[in-house]
Amino acid sequence: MYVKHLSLTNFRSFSRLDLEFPREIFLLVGDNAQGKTTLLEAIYLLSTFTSFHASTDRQLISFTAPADRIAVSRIVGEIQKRGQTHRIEVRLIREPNSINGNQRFRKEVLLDGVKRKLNELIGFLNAVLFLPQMSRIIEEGPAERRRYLDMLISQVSPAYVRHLGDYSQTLSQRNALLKQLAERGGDRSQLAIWDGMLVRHGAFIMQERIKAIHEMELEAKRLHYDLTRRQEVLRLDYQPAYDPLSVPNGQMTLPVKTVADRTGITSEEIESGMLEALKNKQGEEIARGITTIGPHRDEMRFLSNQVDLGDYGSRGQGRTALLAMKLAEINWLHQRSGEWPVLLLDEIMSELDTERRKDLLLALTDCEQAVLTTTDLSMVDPEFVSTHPVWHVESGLVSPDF
Ligand SMILES: Nc1ncnc2c1ncn2[C@@H]1O[C@H](COP(=O)(O)OP(=O)(O)OP(=O)(O)O)[C@@H](O)[C@H]1O
Repeated sequence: MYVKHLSLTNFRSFSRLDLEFPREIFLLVGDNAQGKTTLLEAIYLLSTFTSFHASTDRQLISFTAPADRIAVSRIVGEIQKRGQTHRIEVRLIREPNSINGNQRFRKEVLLDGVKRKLNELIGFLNAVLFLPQMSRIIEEGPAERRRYLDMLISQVSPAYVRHLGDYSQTLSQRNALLKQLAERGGDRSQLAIWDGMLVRHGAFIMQERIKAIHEMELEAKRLHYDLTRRQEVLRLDYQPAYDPLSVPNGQMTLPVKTVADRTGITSEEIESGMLEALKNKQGEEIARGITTIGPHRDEMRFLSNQVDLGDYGSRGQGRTALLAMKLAEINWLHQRSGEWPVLLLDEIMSELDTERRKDLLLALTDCEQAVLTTTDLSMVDPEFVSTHPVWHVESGLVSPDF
């Protein structure tokens, strides 16, 4: 699949933009603060409907739009997918509320002119995004890695998006009840309904994570082995907060170095095991007022030659592992959806050494469309530059190089 056309209105620094994109790898070149990242952000928004950049969607609306009037930011993409052209539109709407002076904000998404639920359209356009700051996926806390996994799986599984939403709602309700039981006491059997729902959605999420991590590991391990010139073996170590593989107290646990294989576990097994674990933890959870096990607390660690990259990896090792993951994502999304995702690579050449840059460009050759941004064209292999379109971005104006 690829993006044929992008049109922006009041989106960050672009008051108006209409661009026809080529179906190939192309470069966006420009100094800092000219609008390169904003273009990638707009395309990524059409895939996930969230920004990789902004802490709130409100920031995406042009800050020059007057605050006392309705402001609409529109991002419209024509997508070529399975031989057909579709139009995805995202509208970000900010309205002043004349009664209390506050502003209301809402987001609408449309497919081919028809309003749809956001969850139904996530992943209609598949995109792989690579930003230099993504090394935080490896370096920072587990929430970053859960978010990464969720975004990845959501692109290929609408059911996963639904279960995630339902799980999160159930979790809030259950936590509210736990707090109430702790503060005011009451009938503990009320928890049963939430427990049943939590394990049903939780088991689905865990099974999808087990499958995705297993498949991604196979792909990333192979790529990483090549990228490290056969020096390092990458592992993705899923550490679920409720582990269906753990054994009852007092029995032997798995030896530390054993690779846990959870791929054969059925969702019924996860559901019944997690339900049992919730029962055993009921007293503790009521006392603490929170749910202590389940996918909201899952972890995934990146190991290279058995060493945890988050705790002990060098920056270079982190970048290489991330590059392997991103390249693996391309193949994984292609395998799962049958279509090549659109690649969005923001200023990553400066992050990679010469060999890795070559590896990256080589790995892109099969892709249908990739957009690479750079401030410095000399970072990119001259032969690559001479054989691909180079577009210049300056003060929000994009000039295709003919
Ligand atoms: N909501 C907004 N309204 C108007 N302009 C904005 C908004 N948000 C960001 N900008 C501006 O958009 C400009 C372009 O930013 P962008 O991140 O796209 O640049 P860039 O070309 O990728 O630069 P760099 O190479 O430094 O990453 C910046 O000057 C920024 O201040």
